[in-house]
Amino acid sequence: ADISVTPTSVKDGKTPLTAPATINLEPLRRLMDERLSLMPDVARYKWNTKSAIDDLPREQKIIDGLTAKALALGVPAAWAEQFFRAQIEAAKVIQREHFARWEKAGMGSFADVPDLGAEIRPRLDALTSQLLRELAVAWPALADPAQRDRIATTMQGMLSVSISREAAALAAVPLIDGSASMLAPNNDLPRTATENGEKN
Ligand SMILES: C=C(O[C@@H]1C=C(C(=O)O)C=C[C@H]1O)C(=O)O
Repeated sequence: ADISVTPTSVKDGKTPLTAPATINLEPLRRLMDERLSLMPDVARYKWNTKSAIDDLPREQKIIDGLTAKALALGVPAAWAEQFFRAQIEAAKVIQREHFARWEKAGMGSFADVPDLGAEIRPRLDALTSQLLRELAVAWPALADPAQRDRIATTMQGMLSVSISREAAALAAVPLIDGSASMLAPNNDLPRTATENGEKN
C-alpha cells in the first residue's frame, strides 16, 4: 500500500513522517515471551489449588494500574489496554492448553510450584512496567504502517517451547492489526472540526 506523505501528515511540522526502521523490537518480543513463559507455572499453581483460570478482578486491576503509566510514557491508554488484554488472553490460552493436557492424563498435584500471589504475580507486575517502557520505545515503529511486516516477522519467533503458536499469534495481534497506526497523529485521516471537538 502507498503510505507516502500527504500534506495532512506533516501539518504540525515536527512529527517524523515515518519512524526509523531501526527501532529494536527484540526487547519487547522478549518481554512478551517472558510473560507468557510464566503461564505454565500459573497453571500448575491453579491446578494444584483447583482454582479457576480466569480471575477477572485481577485482570481489571492490571488494566486500571497501567492507564496512567501508559499516558505518562506517551503510549495511548486505550491501545495499551488492548495490548495487555491480548497478553492476558494469550496467557489464558496457554493455561487452558495445559489444563486440557493434564485432565486427559489424569495428572495429580505438582511439586515445587511457586506461589501465585507471593511469587508469580509480583513478577508479572514487574513485567507489566517493563513492557510499558518497551512499548513506549517501540511506539514510533508500532505506529508506522510501513513497518507492520517487520513487526509481524519479529513477533513470529516466540522462543519458549511452552508457548503455543495460537497463544503467540493472539499476543501479537495488537502489534500488527493496524490499531497503533490508527492512533498515531501522523496517520490520522483528516478529521472534521466537529470530530476534533472544535467549535467553528
Ligand atoms: C496469569 C493469571 O491468569 C489469568 C491471566 C492474567 C494475566 O495474564 O495477567 C490475569 C488473571 C487471570 O485471568 C493469573 O491469575 O495471575
